[in-house]
Amino acid sequence: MSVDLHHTESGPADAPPLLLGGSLGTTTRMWEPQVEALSTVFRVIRLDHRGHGRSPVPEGPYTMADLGSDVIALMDRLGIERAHYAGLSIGGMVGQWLAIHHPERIDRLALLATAPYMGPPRNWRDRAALVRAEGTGAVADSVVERWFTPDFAEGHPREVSLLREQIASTAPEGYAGCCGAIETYDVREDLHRITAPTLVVAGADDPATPPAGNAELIAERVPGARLAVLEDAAHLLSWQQSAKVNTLLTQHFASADRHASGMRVRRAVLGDEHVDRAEARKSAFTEPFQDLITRYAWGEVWTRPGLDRRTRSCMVLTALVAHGHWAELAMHVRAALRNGLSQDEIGEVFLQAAVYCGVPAANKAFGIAQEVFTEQA
Ligand SMILES: O=C(O)CC1=CCC(=O)O1
Repeated sequence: MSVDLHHTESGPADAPPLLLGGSLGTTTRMWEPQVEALSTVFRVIRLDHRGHGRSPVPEGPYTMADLGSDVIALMDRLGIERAHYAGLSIGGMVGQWLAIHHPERIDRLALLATAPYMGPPRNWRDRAALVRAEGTGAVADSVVERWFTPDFAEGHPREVSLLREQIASTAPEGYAGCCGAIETYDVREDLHRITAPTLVVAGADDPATPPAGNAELIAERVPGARLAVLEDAAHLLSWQQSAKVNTLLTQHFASADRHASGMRVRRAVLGDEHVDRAEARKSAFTEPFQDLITRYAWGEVWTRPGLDRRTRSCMVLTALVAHGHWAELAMHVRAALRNGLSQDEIGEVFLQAAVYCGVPAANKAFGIAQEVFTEQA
């Protein structure tokens, strides 16, 4: 019997849905380093597994089929036919179960710091018994120690304590129930059935799910899977290497439909009015070029979370001045304002450009920007 999972949503409601399922002993807050970056392109739905956070805590032990069926029920409740799914650790085990048993519901899959089997089963029986007897606080220190490399933990006490607190606040029966799901979980012989395009990400220093025998095995057996092993990362690689993980996830999921992802970012940066006009002006002759720009400039590069949009705007303005691309400058001054640059900051960009691109070019840029500011006043 499935339960109604607690979930949170962010990002545009009409963007492709992306479900995020976290690690044992965490809540939706586990994905804080990802939410802002992913929400610019996706409808991000973070969920608490059963027994965790604000989801119901039925009596355990659970199975991975229970946890996976809860996700399907959540999708049904939200009216979502197909979604992307990213899961870390037990969240990744749920992802494997979903992709094996409900391939029609999973678009693209990302499996982070996870395993197809996490034996020996006795470890999970013992951990469940300890938690039922003494509470989740009894395992919090030893678990969180495996989540970060010692250097990172030393430099990030706030993050360590926030995540330790999530483990210690998890209902003992919920935590133990999920230990039961891991105890009986083994999909090593089913991985070849996964058809969703799959990204596998592992931490090189992860003592809980080391790449060998886990991520490497998944990548070997899931047809066409791509493997990324991140240096300086233990189990919670989504915190320790958040920038790299955000880029990997965005690129993996956005490639499902570069045109749609690109169009979303293009509209956010250039404005609906401009894009509608450009779309209306398209002819059979110019359509392939418009399509290329949308997929390549907007879908491939502007979607990347590695630089914020303000920074990208500064670079674009400078490049346009450098090359004298005057026909594009007014549009990108408007885009820079939309991306949060002030008029004064745009002036600073052109002063800087004057040094490296030439005073006459900067003079021309100031004139064009002034016209935009006057038109918008
Ligand atoms: O708790 C651990 O040791 C690591 C872990 C295993 C499954 C999961 O979600 O986290």
